[in-house]
Amino acid sequence: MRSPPNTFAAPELTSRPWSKDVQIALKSTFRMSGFRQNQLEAISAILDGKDAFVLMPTGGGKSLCYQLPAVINTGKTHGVTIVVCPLLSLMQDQVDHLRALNIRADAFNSEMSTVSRNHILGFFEKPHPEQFIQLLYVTPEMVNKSETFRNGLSALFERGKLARIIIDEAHCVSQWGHDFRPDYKMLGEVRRQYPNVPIMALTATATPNVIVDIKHNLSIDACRVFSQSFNRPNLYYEVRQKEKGVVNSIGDLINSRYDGQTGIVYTLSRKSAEEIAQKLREQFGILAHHYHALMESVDKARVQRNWQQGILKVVVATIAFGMGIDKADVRFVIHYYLPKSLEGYYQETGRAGRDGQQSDCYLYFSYGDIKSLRNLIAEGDGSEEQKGRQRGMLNRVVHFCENKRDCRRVEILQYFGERFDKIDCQRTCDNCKAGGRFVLRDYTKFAVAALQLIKANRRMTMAQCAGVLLGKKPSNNRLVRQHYGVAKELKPTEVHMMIYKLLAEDALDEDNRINRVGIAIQYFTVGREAKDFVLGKRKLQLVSSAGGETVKVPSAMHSANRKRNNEASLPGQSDEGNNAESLVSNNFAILSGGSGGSDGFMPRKHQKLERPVSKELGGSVPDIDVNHMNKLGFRFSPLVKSAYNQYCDKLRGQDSKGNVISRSSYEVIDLDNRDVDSLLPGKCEEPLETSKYFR
Ligand SMILES: Nc1ncnc2c1ncn2[C@@H]1O[C@H](COP(=O)(O)OP(=O)(O)OP(=O)(O)O)[C@@H](O)[C@H]1O
Repeated sequence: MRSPPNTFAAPELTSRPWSKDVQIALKSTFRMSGFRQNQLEAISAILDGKDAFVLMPTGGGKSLCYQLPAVINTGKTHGVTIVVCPLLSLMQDQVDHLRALNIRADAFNSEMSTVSRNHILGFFEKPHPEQFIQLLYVTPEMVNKSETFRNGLSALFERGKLARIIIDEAHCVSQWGHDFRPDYKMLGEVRRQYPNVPIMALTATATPNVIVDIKHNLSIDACRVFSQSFNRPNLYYEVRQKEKGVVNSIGDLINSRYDGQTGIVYTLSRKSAEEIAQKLREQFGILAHHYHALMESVDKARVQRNWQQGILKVVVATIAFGMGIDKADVRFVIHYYLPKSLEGYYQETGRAGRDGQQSDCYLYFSYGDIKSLRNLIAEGDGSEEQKGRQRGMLNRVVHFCENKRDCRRVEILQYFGERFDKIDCQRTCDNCKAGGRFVLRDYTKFAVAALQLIKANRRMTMAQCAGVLLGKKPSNNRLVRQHYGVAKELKPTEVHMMIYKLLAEDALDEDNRINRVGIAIQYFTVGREAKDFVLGKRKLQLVSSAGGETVKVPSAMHSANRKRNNEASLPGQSDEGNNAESLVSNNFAILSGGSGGSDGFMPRKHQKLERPVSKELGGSVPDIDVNHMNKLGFRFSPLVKSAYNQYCDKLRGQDSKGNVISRSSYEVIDLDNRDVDSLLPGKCEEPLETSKYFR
């Protein structure tokens, strides 16, 4: 797990030979008044000749970490800073921006004329090349394949004028990342060719496993890592069910909430990008245009420019649209199609709200989309191992969408190895806002089997562990036999979810190792909290897959209907009714249409407010952590009991000793008072309102 940010700058950061120059450059060259978290640390490390790995969320300020050192002459290494960058458009933007600050920056790529390229290589020959060029942006292809460029770099290196090498968008180095580029992997050669030249890798999206892989591939295993919270507090996350007519819903959403504001709609295919944009334009009057990889470069540049300038408001795009977008006021990002990984989702939603203002991210989820994406993986490039990994990434997105209980922020950040307390979400995701409505299932038995199995084998991958528990791969191994097939009643996605939950609970640890063929493999080992589960002191309860059905929220109409049906009602109660699986909660009562009674749930006919007076019942209330209930429940149940007794006394108008309680001395709010319905407008006549979260 990522450690909390260090908020104190160590004294040595301000007393190094370059510290004064750094301070001056920040203010006079970059015109900024202070550093953001980790910027000064990363700058100092690279000026000190160390390798550095910078993990910062989108818009966090990664560029300054290498642009500022490039203008400092008092660091341990001198000369030209080479920046490897995957996109030509991004390169040009950066060069223009730096030149506007009077920094000597240039690009070197295949789109340039030979004359221009030779002109730059000519600077490499000068005794002080940094007087002509401080930062040079290049594509990975140039570094790997251009003989002329490599010769130029070698000449710089020989003369001690290759100051440092920067690998921007470093997740492209890892084949486990969501945007692997083979040319990036070849950059591993750089360390061998230019030993002792410091390397800085930067990215906004990398899981712990991907970080290990990147470090290994770039041979910077001992680098200093600067990471910070990936949380984007100004973004609101919501998953909606994708139903027929979804484009109309999107059009309505944009017009009603984001009229005249800027946004992005992400989709999967070129065709759907064109169709959706056309519909938004023609039927909803939205200034929308499509963007995809098959468009001519000039058209792509025009769409991006018009959107950047606010002439276009909405771009409907494939993932080709994104890297390097620096528009501050993107107010919404809509995923019309399921993203292929949580990294992709994080990066795409991360384009919203770079100005720090409240912005919203909607993901439209349908099970049909999973199938098409699985087919795409099956038919796509890559080894079986890579495809397995891609399927795993997709499964993680599916868990995320199916999960109607856990805080979205907790889920996303956990994926990036960061712990986050859901209390701090402050209802800025649909699940926290809705307050929990889901099907809860006890997985403790399976969790214990998983922990014992992993302990017996010392470490296992997800596929190995799930394979044994699900009884997929027959084995005579005695370490496996006992647990073989114990979870065969579960779906593979449930087993995966359970293992990730154990990881989040510290019952498992992650151990990323480079295997014999140089690939980072994610293993699980037993963690410090495992024994509490094995000894029965803790339970593992998870939301089991709810099947994606539309969940309805209580509304005025629901109440009105209940009155008509003469049923007891509660806030938070579903009208979908007699489905035994459909447990609905108002955070205090648990109701069920199931067989009733024995597990603390009531049959639907007898639904009424239940009090969590026992540890067992309290533990079954969603959002009350069962482990906290076990630890602290005994303190609360007498309180709840006494409050409830007082409530009953007041309802009856007399206390337990038979003394009359005067009505004027208290206010009783009768939670089951159906008369309130008569105050509601339009009662009984209109159809039930569906949830605004799963329309
Ligand atoms: N210390 C700072 N003070 C003020 N503004 C800053 C500071 N550092 C960076 N910025 C500004 O923050 C914005 C985002 O910075 P930058 O483009 O470097 O982010 P990034 O991390 O590279 O994002 P992305 O991952 O999207 O490329 C820029 O407008 C930049 O000028």
